Amino acid sequence: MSGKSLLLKVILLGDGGVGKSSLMNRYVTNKFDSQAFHTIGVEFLNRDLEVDGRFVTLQIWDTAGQERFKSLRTPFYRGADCCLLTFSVDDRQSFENLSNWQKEFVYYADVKDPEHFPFVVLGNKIDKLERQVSTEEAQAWCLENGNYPYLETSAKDDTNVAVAFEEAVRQVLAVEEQLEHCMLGHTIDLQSSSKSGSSCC
Ligand SMILES: Nc1nc2c(ncn2[C@@H]2O[C@H](COP(=O)(O)OP(=O)(O)OP(=O)(O)O)[C@@H](O)[C@H]2O)c(=O)[nH]1
Ligand SMILES: [Mg+2]
Repeated sequence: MSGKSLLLKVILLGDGGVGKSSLMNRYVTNKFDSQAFHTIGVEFLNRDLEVDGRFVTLQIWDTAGQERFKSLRTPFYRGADCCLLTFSVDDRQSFENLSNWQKEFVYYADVKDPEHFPFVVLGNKIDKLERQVSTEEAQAWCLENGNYPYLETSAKDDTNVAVAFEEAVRQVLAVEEQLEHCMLGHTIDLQSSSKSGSSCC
């Protein structure tokens, strides 16, 4: 367990109206507005939390999903540690657009290794009775596109909202641990190669 607090940037992407701002506001302020306005550009809020003994400051970046705001949101993708791909279970088009959001993120965030980048998929508005996307279908998409974690949320009812952000943190920490492991491996390699007398520089 490390005592240092880690600053993590997570970014919410998805079509206009799927509930990105509502999820962020529910998580940070525990409020829900049934008549929220569309976001213009980006906004962010911080929340401190502890996950598996690690203290983290989560910086949540909420972006405008509407196409006309594309140029306002994309400059903020760089440096994100995790991307929450969000759709609404009562809006099929928002689900079908997930791959476009994923591609847009990879391009503008300049992700070097997309296969190992921590994406988490959120199906929001599960309080609604009429669904257009089933849980199984969403899970299948996640499995096929990178084995991403899938969570069903309701910002309105506060279902799984904290769990979703905690999962984002877990995904980042898992990647970080893998990297630390690799670096440790490199140290061992260098030592063993110097012992064997090889000269590289
Ligand atoms: N029933 C229900 N409505 C929700 C939920 N989350 C958001 N909404 C409503 O859906 C509408 C759009 O929510 P927003 O949070 O503004 O959506 P957004 O993804 O931020 O939209 P953009 O800012 O345009 O990208 C609002 O009227 C919210 O009240 C939910 O979990 N359940
Ligand atoms: Mg919004």
